[in-house]
Order: sequence, then structure tokens, then C-alpha cells
Amino acid sequence: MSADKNSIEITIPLMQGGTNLHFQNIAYQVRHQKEDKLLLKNISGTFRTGRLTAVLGPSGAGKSTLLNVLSGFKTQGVSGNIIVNNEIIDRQRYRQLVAYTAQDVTLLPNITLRENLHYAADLKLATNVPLAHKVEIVNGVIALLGLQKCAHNQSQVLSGGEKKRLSIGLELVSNPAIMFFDEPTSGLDSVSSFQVISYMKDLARQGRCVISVIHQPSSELLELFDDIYVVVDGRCMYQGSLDELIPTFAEAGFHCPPYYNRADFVLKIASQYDSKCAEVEKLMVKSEKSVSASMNLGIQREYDSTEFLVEGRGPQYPISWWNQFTTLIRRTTLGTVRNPQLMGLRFFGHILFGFTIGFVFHNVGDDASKVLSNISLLIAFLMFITFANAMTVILTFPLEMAVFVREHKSNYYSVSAYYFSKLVADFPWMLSGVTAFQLIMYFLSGQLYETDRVLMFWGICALFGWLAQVYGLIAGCLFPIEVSPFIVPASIIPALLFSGFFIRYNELLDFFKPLTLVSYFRYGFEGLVQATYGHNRTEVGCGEIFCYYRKTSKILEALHMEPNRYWTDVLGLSIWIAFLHIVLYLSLRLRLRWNR
Ligand SMILES: Nc1ncnc2c1ncn2[C@@H]1O[C@H](COP(=O)(O)OP(=O)(O)OP(=O)(O)O)[C@@H](O)[C@H]1O
Repeated sequence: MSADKNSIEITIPLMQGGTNLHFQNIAYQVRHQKEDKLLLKNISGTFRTGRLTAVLGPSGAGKSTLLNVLSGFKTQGVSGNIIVNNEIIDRQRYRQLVAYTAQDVTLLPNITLRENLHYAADLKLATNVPLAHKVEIVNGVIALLGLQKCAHNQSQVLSGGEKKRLSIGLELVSNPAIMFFDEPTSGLDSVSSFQVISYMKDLARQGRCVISVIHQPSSELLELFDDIYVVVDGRCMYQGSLDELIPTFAEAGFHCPPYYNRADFVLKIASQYDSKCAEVEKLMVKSEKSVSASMNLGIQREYDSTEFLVEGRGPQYPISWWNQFTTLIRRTTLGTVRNPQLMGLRFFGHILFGFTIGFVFHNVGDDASKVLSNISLLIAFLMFITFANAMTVILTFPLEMAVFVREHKSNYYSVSAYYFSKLVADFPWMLSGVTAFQLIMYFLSGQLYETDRVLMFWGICALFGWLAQVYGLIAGCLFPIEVSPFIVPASIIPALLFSGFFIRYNELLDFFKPLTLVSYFRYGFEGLVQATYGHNRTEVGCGEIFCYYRKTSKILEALHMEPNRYWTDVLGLSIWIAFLHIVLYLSLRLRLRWNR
């Protein structure tokens, strides 16, 4: 993905024709504390091509909600019509036209700005777009947003303003006709804010319809906008040009003092809505009527349907499933390799612990007088594999989840492409860590050197590492980063209790016995015991005159284990892994549902 550093021409094509967006009687209802709450109340309006529109309103008025709905990010509980150039269009076509940049866009920390744009181009542009053209588009976006200086910086070191511009750029690569921004200047100083809004104005001038929620803009910043849309309590208080704003309010009896910031003036009037001011209500009703009237002029047809963004038949994603899958694998692998803590924990952590535990349990493997220590080693072994593999993913996955939700909602790729890419990309790292750990420990602790036995031991370790990783992914998907480091160990302890190590099967109350059948630790522990002492091994070496556990049958008896159950344990672990994969897939879907 090298790019020609000298090529800074702006190559984003101008929009052909214009795209006018009308929205009619949009209502949005949520269920909150067992009550239905109407957040948007039959709100209507028009956003026109080539114009930059500011959405203003007091805090809690419904500005972000309106943008979320109009961008198609929220669809559940929404009714009303979205009309683009006089046509009601389906969800698939609409998503291809629209881009939405939320207030805080989460970015993958270890991917550079240029790489972020390249991956967005790979995922959002049709597969037949040649690489050279994608590079041109990325260079164009970088030049347009003035990001040349930091193009090779990883996202984690970008400044707030650079991140904001990158998030605009990510949407720009697919050259959308309609762009929504939620408070793009929040957290920026006045110079950067001016820059960002100026870029947005350029985008509008190129023939796009650009709409932005803006919080308390300065007079200078407000001047950059062509149109204003004022939202109050989920309704429209004003829609029209910036120039008409003050005269319209004056007509309703609200006069703006000279030299007063127009945005502040409007917000002051809007905040009187709560005190049930009759003049404000009159202004709202008048505005709603005039919005409907102007829309009827703009729309040449009547629409009966109130179903919001119906499902269409066209392809949902810009590129094929296979290309989504391979692009995501490349990106995840790059992010993993660039994450030194994660790599360190995964690989060197396994090696370090392999040596540490290996030396602590030095040569206990083939000595019947040290069987109890060796059995403790087996459970310690499994515990390390579980925590090392589950914890590494729960630390990074919640952040990735935010990226997944944003990108999936922006129609970059399907859930299944992401799901399989995640599993495939992470698998070799897990396997290499577990293998290194096992080999070091196996030989340092003096287990029996038989190829079959080493492979059987490795098989259980690999399955257990895999299980732990998927377990961690589920926790990282469903719980915030502050909660999952507690949830994972707490939920593992019951499985550990019924592993057969802490309390033997026959010592359990009858009531608890069935639980050993669902404990994955039981299958892991028993599998390791069988690989170590079962399967045609009759005796263990003995360095003393008498060793009680010299015969392996005595060891299995003491642990209440039947001989030759290795493959049953493999089956038990495999069923658990298959089950957890289904749970992970459903968790990803659930996570998307929460954000609908
Ligand atoms: N899922 C929800 N359940 C209940 N109420 C909600 C939900 N989402 C938003 N709200 C409420 O809807 C109102 C509008 O929220 P929204 O985020 O759109 O406001 P906003 O105008 O963008 O405010 P701000 O300028 O402070 O960001 C708020 O009162 C908010 O508390």
C-alpha cells in the first residue's frame, strides 16, 4: 500500500447532478422504563444539494437522534418517509448514498491514518476499482482534509482534530451524496473548528448535501453555513437559510439584539419552549406548516407508505463476502502485530510462564512419588492457558467492537464476514502461544517423551486455548472493558470447581454430579490426565523404595476417572467450542441490536 507522496491532487470526483433529501413525518419512539417515549414527533424537512446545513437546538432537543434516524443508523421504532430526489428509496440504496460521522468515532489504535483510509477504500469501493485508483482517492482525501503531515501516524497518536478529519475522510472515500456529522467540532479549538467546517463547506460546494449538528457555534463559524434547521423537543422550530433566520424570528415577535450571536439568540428562544411560552408554540406551529408547504412544492408525488426505509433487493455490501473477509483478516493481523503489549502477552508471556512454571515443577512428570505435584501442574497449566487467552482478547475486543458496530452500520461488511475473519486472524497467535508454552513446560517438567502422548497433550491444550479465546471474545463483546475482567474469572470458577481436581466425582453430592458433565475444565483436566497417565501407560518411574502411585491405574482410581476417556474429553471440549462459537455469533448480532 505504498503511496506516491508527491501526488496530492484532489481526485475525489465532483457529484454528478444533485441529491435533495426530504424527510416527512418522521416519528421515533423508544421504550424507556416501561413507558413509550416519543423522541421525534412527526418531524419533516428538506436538505438540499450543494448546501451546508447546521442543525441547532438546546441540549436534549433530539438533534443526535434526528441524525441517527436520517442516516439509517436507527431504524427500530421509526416511521415516516425518506425521499431522495422525489423517490422513496430502499435501505440498501439509501445506505450507499449516505455517510454518517458520529461525535466520537472509534478508530483501531495501531493502524495508520493512510492505512485506515486504504482499508475503508478496499471495503467500500467496488472490487473492480483498480488499486491505483484507490491510491489516488486516498491521496485526494488526505490532501482535501490537509492530513499529509500525519498520514503515516497511527490513530492512537493523532490529535483530536486529526482524528475528526480522518473520520470525515473515512466516509469520503466512497464519495457519498449525503453526509451527516454529529458535532464535528466538539473538543476542537476555534482554529481547528473553523478548518473542519470549511472542509465540510467544500464538500457541500462539490455537489453534496452536508448536514451537521453544531453546538454553540461562534458567529464566524455560523457564517459558513448556508441553511439552519432548529430542533426543539423532537420538533422543527425553523428551517431555512441563515439569512432568513433573524427576520423569521422577528416576524414572530422575537427580536435579536444588534451584535448578538444568532445561534445564541435562537437557542435562547428555543429554551423558552419548556416554559410553555405561547409565542414559541406559535412559532413552532408556523414553522411546521411552512416546512410542510415547502416540501409539497419540492416533492411532486404523494406517498402513502409510512414504512421507514424498507428492505430492498440489491446487494447490501459494496464488495463480495470473500473480499470483506480477506480485507478484515489483513487489517486485524496488522493491528495485532503492531500491538506490542498484546503480542508480548500472547507470545513472550506464554514463553516466560512456560519457563517459570516448568522450573517450579521441574522433573515431576515421570516420578510416582511426585504424582500429586504433577496433577497440580496439569490444573495450573489449564488455568494459565485460560486466563492468558481469555484476558488478552477482553482487553482489546471492546474497542474493536465499537469499530465493528460503526462499520457494520455504515454498510462496510456483513456480521459473518467479520466473525469469521476475527476467528481466523486470531487463531494462529493463540496456537503459537499455547504450543510454545506447552512444549517448554512439557519437557522442563519431565513428562514422558512419546510422540503420541506429546500430540495428545498438545491437542487438549490447543482446544482449551481456543475455547478460552472464544470465551474472552464473548465477554468482550457483551460487557464493557471495566466489567469483563471481573466477569471472566468469576464465571470460570464454577467450571473449575467441577473439574474433578478440587473435589473428586464420588465425593460430590448427587445434586452436583451432573454439573461435571458441563464443566469444560473437567474435560480439559481429564484429557491431560489421560494423555499423561492413560492410554497403555501402565507404570510411572519411581525414584524411591516404594511409590504408592507407581501403577497408573491407581492414579486414575484416586481421581475417580475411567481409563481411555481421552477422545470423550476431546469430544466434550469440541462441543463446548462449537457452542461458544454460536454464542459469539449471537452476541455480535445482539450487540448490533442494542445499537439499533
Ligand atoms: N434510548 C433512549 N431512551 C430514552 N430516552 C432517550 C434515548 N435516547 C435519547 N433519549 C433522550 O432523547 C432526548 C434527545 O436526545 P439527543 O441525544 O438526540 O439530544 P441532543 O439534542 O443531541 O442533545 P445534546 O446536544 O445534549 O447532545 C434526550 O432527552 C435523551 O435523554
